[in-house]
Amino acid sequence: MFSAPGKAFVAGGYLVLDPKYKAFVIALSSRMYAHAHVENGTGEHIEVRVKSPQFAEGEWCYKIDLSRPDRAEEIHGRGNPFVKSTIDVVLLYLAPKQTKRITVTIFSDPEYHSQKDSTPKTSKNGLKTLYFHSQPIHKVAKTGLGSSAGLVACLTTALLSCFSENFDVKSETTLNRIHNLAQVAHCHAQGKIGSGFDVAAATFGSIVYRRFDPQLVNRVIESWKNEDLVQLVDNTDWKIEHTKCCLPPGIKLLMGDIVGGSETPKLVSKVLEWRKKEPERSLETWTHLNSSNMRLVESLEKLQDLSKSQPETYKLSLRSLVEGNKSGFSDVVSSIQGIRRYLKIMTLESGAEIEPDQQTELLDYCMSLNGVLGGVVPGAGGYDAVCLLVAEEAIRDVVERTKDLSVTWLNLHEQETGIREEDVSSFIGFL
Ligand SMILES: Nc1ncnc2c1ncn2[C@@H]1O[C@H](COP(=O)(O)OP(=O)(O)O)[C@@H](O)[C@H]1O
Ligand SMILES: C[C@@](O)(CCOP(=O)(O)OP(=O)(O)O)CC(=O)O
Repeated sequence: MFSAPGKAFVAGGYLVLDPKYKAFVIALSSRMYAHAHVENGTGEHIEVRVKSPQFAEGEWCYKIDLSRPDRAEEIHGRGNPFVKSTIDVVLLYLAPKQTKRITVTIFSDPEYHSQKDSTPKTSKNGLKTLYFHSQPIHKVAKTGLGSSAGLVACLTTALLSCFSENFDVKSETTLNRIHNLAQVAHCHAQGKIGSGFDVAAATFGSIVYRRFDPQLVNRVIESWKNEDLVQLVDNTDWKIEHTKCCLPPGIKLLMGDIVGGSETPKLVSKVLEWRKKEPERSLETWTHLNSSNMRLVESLEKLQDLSKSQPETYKLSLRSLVEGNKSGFSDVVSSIQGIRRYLKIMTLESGAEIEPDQQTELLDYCMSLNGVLGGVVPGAGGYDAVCLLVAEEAIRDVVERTKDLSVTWLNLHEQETGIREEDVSSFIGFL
């Protein structure tokens, strides 16, 4: 069984669409899981059954002709574009010659979806609780952790593992192969090429990310040939960057779900329109925003170093932070203020509600609390979520002081690892 983490896109939304800029994405403890069971098949077909038992009608069964391995047919006429595209891309890449019967079972941790109309169930060993929804997957509201990227990343991994003797997700080559295939599958399913930050975080974990050239993926989707896909996945420099970066000790991420929701594509098109109409002003804003984003990354790295070189000094700074003295963390605080200042300018000038007034009020209040380094609207912003960086010891107090506001803190934290192998014992009773 393999799993991939959800994401909180802390800094670099919009800018990351352009490979000139980098973004900072934090991987989360809420994960998506894929368990594969493989048997020898008969006849001229591969059968891939994907089950997602937490959702109504959550089963898709594909028959794949060995002579046309990239064109899976769902036998009940049910659709799941992300499942289908992943199967198509992985089989186009592998071009298998032997029949197999594969069953992949998908699970997702509770924080990915709204828990409305759902029932919790706990595994036999009592360690894992999952929510079972009465609606099909496409009708269940999402919280924004990146469910399709998680699904594509762990399904790609599970499928590859069925065709490989010594499959090891700790190998860099394997991880890069998973990433490249998952990016192609995700773009193909979406019908557009995004920046890919969500697939990269699902694969590599908490990272500073620079995107790939969309033409690389476009060309392969258009040609749809095994040799072009193999060349792209195994022998092409994508020029992406995925440098590990995580929060320093004692500092935690709090993700808050907001009642409401925003449509990312609409926000993106407004921002890109503004960029076209006001090239100078928008470039100036993006340049300042980018320096604040990169200052945040650098200051987190510095704190990480300080916590190792001068652990006592660092501990004292953390203690003071909980008591309201933020001076040991002033670079983080001011870079987050900078990020918010330029996101607000983008909001006002582009008309895209990236940090709407309701979120400004909530974030200003949170920033005034002891132990809070700052907070931002993650990703594309809007009415989806907020995220805060908080001293671990102050979390309880922050939750208490925000309990009457329109925000629900999700039960998750940073977990910097990307794809990893899982022990199935926590899933006994679900499988
Ligand atoms: N647990 C799951 N089981 C099966 N399919 C899933 C699951 N989670 C996500 N998906 C697929 O991903 C789609 C949601 O993708 P998308 O709208 O891009 O949301 P997100 O922003 O969370 O990635 C679902 O409609 C479904 O096709
Ligand atoms: C605007 C963006 O840079 C970031 C959007 O980030 P979100 O985390 O808001 O994305 P969704 O979960 O798909 O809504 C677009 C992109 O990078 O593709």
